Amino acid sequence: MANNGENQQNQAGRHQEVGHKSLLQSDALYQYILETSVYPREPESMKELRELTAKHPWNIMTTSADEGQFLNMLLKLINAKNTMEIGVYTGYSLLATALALPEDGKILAMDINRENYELGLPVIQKAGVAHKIDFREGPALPVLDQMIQDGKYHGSFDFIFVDADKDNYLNYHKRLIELVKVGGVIGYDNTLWNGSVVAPPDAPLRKYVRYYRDFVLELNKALAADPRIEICMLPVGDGITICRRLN
Ligand SMILES: C[S@@+](CC[C@H](N)C(=O)[O-])C[C@H]1O[C@@H](n2cnc3c(N)ncnc32)[C@H](O)[C@@H]1O
Repeated sequence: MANNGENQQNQAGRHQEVGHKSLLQSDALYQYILETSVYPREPESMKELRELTAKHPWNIMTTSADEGQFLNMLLKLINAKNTMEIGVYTGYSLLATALALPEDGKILAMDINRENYELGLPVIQKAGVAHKIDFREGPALPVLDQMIQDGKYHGSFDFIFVDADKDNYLNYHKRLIELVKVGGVIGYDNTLWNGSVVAPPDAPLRKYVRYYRDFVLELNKALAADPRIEICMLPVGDGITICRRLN
């Protein structure tokens, strides 16, 4: 029987062999989920944006279709109206959010790269939901600091999705916990980080995976120990931790 270290190495290695970024360890099972429940119900605009994004050189960054479906469902379940997204890229999760919100719903969307957002924007406009989006180009942290300083945004967000620079997630959390309302939800994406959270220290990881791994591990520990939130870590996409503010 393999020892624990070998088991972990096997798991990390096996993950690298499958052809998708979901943490499910079977291509066939993941394909089954997509074909049975996700693609048949995916709105036409999201399909168009997904296909457009697939041609972009950084397409690995996009939110997966099953995670998009999950976000859309979650937002409807909690009746979200005022939301925030950090990390837009071409806008797949943004569109999933915009479609879920009521006509007067709002998304404050931030990304350091406007060009990628503008690639997807025509699809979002065609879907008739662009009026819900307030896009800000630039790093998110100073915007959050400004909002906290202003004072009027405290406890005002129903939902916040964080899918950006993993080395800043704890900095985001310190601020977002004040900006999300009591009972509101923050979703941190990539919290299982390519499965690398269980890889042994000498596992052959890609450079960026290795670099961000320690930040993700630290975040996961901090979220689990934070008495201000309830948490639920889901193996959807690359792992998403849902945090509900308690007080
Ligand atoms: C994984 S992608 C986001 C994917 C997106 N949610 C989607 O559905 O396609 C991460 C994004 O975070 C952005 N980003 C990186 N650092 C950032 C920062 N400091 N502030 C805001 N956005 C940032 C990147 O430009 C990139 O577009």
